[in-house]
Amino acid sequence: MALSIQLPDASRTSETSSSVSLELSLDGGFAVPENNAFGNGFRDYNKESERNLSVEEFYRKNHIYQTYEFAKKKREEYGKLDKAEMSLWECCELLNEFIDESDPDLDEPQIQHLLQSAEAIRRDYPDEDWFHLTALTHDLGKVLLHPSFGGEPQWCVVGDTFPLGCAFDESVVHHRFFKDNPDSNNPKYNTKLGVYSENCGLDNVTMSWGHDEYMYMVAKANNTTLPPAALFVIRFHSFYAMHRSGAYQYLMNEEDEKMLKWLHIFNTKYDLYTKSKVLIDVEKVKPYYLSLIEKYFPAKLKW
Ligand SMILES: O[C@H]1[C@H](O)[C@@H](O)[C@H](O)[C@@H](O)[C@H]1O
Ligand SMILES: [Fe+2]
Ligand SMILES: [Fe+2]
Repeated sequence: MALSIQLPDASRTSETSSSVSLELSLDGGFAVPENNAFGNGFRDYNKESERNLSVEEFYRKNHIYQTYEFAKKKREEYGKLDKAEMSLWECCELLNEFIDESDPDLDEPQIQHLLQSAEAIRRDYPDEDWFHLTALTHDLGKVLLHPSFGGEPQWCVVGDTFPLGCAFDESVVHHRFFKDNPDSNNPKYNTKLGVYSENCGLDNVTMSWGHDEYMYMVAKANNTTLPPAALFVIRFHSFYAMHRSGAYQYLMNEEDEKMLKWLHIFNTKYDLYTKSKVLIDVEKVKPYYLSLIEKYFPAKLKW
């Protein structure tokens, strides 16, 4: 079925976006498969399988330890960007060794996931080079798992993200584990709005700490010229409760609503469904991505 939506120009902010819009169509191009590489539906967290047992254990820890104070502390610590200096591509290569324990759909090294999603977008939207690079960049924050970053445990690097400082929405995966999170019993943090005001904007919300927020910080602090929509995708692509289930709308402002359109395209088609066993020849596509990196990022970034 053809589903076409009006998209604001990614390079404009809300003030100017309505004057420049382009039509992109969600049908055609990359065909969304029904099953993941293990023959199960995508993001099926309840199906009994060995992989799902470890995914469940991952979320048990994640939901207990991610508190408002913890996330704020991590943001401060990593906001200093004093851990490393390296190019964006060097970071892609570092991710070669990591497998994401939160992911029921993929057990390939992360660099494959980055290139699989970027290459699928490149085929469908050949002219939106910023969008190809967004895909390549979106999960690079998982470098927090690397020993040179202190080898953070998986529960504070990967997995879906959610707002802290206010009540946990039921639509967050494995919601039941939040009952053992200290914030659930703290009256400052366990009401619908908690520490926030209605429609304060996601920019003002403290999300659970992980690769999204970290990579957003790195890209911004290193003065990327990627458009605002790219930064929004990088920052909120794991916030499934919001972009898939429509929860937490009371925290969003108009700007967020506009950016959501790009996030939907990225998530509903590419981030999730391009995960496959068909591997990309890294050396073959490397020159193209190096040219994009050169266009949108400095040669060396502070991490
Ligand atoms: O397991 C996945 C994976 O860690 C992704 O990188 C993240 O963006 C998803 O939201 C998460 O559920
Ligand atoms: Fe991710
Ligand atoms: Fe991803």
